[in-house]
Amino acid sequence: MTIDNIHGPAKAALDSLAKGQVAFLQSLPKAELHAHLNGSIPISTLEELAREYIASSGSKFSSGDMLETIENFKAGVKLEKIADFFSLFPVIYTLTSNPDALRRATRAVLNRFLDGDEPQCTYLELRTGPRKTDKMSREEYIRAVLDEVERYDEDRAGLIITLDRPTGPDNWKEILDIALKLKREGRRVLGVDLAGDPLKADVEDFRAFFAQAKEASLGVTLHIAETPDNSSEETLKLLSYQPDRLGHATFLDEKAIKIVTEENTPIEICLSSNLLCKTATDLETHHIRQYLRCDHPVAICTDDTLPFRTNLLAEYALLLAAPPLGLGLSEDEVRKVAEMSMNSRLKVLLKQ
Ligand SMILES: CNc1ncnc2c1ncn2[C@@H]1O[C@H](COP(=O)(O)O)[C@@H](O)[C@H]1O
Repeated sequence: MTIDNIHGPAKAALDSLAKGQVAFLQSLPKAELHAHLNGSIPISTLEELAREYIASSGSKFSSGDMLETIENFKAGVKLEKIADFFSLFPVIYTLTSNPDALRRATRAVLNRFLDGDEPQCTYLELRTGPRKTDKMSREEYIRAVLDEVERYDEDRAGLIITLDRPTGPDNWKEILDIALKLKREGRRVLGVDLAGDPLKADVEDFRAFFAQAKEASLGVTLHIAETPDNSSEETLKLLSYQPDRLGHATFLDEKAIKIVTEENTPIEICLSSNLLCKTATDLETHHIRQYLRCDHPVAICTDDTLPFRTNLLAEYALLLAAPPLGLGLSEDEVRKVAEMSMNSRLKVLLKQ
């Protein structure tokens, strides 16, 4: 088992590569633009937090339940459908519900992506949806995360703040107000994101919030058309908010593809996530192919390294490995994809 506990399609692709190919992938400057903080906590950090949590009193989960969940993460969670994915978070959230634990988790995530002999990426836009707990307000949550992000130079890391679909307009307003306030203070808030269970909420309710974000020069990236049950009408409405980037964009119809192509909107692609949540059947038919064919900007990302047991290097291995383990791109093609990710950083897009 490697330090990242990687497993599954991305590990198989990585293992199939020659040493020189791995070194090539490692050497590419690349940006990770779609990583959810609480979905990216290294398993060793989660175990440490769980041990401390169990030792403390007043546990919401029994120690048995908590350890079982962590063992599940280690062994690999089985997802029948994307809806199963969202039920994984309550245990993680219990472990990151006070400022100290949240800071440690954030530090571990940043470290795993950006530090060490073999950093996963050159640049990281980390995203998170702030939660109010009995130990911290939403603002304290974001400040704690930002303190960690800002330990890195601005050429290395920035923060995107997520509006979580199920939580409702009052919460979205509170979160956006905090994002705007922190941006005014000069903190490293780069943009806002729409995420969470893709079948929850009426996206019309977000219109004013994303307009306000754009007015304040915050970037906007939207999880869009993540499942076949997201309607074309919803997708077109989200596109009318003129997002700077799109997450997943798995089930765009022709009309939506035309808009995205004309606007040249970069797409954050999370290959393992799509395969494991079964929103993509295989790499042969994965929607990345249609974007690669027309040179449309894409950024290869991990989404949630913890449940999907992947890392960014292994996601790039899925590009380079020969079919059926990978897409079978050439090194030049992979280099171009990595460049696209660097050009899709919000700070680059917002300057255009
Ligand atoms: C499968 N792909 C996905 N689709 C939609 N939302 C996702 C997601 N992966 C993660 N999240 C969102 O990010 C939260 C965890 O990180 P933070 O608590 O914000 O740091 C999840 O609860 C979910 O709302």
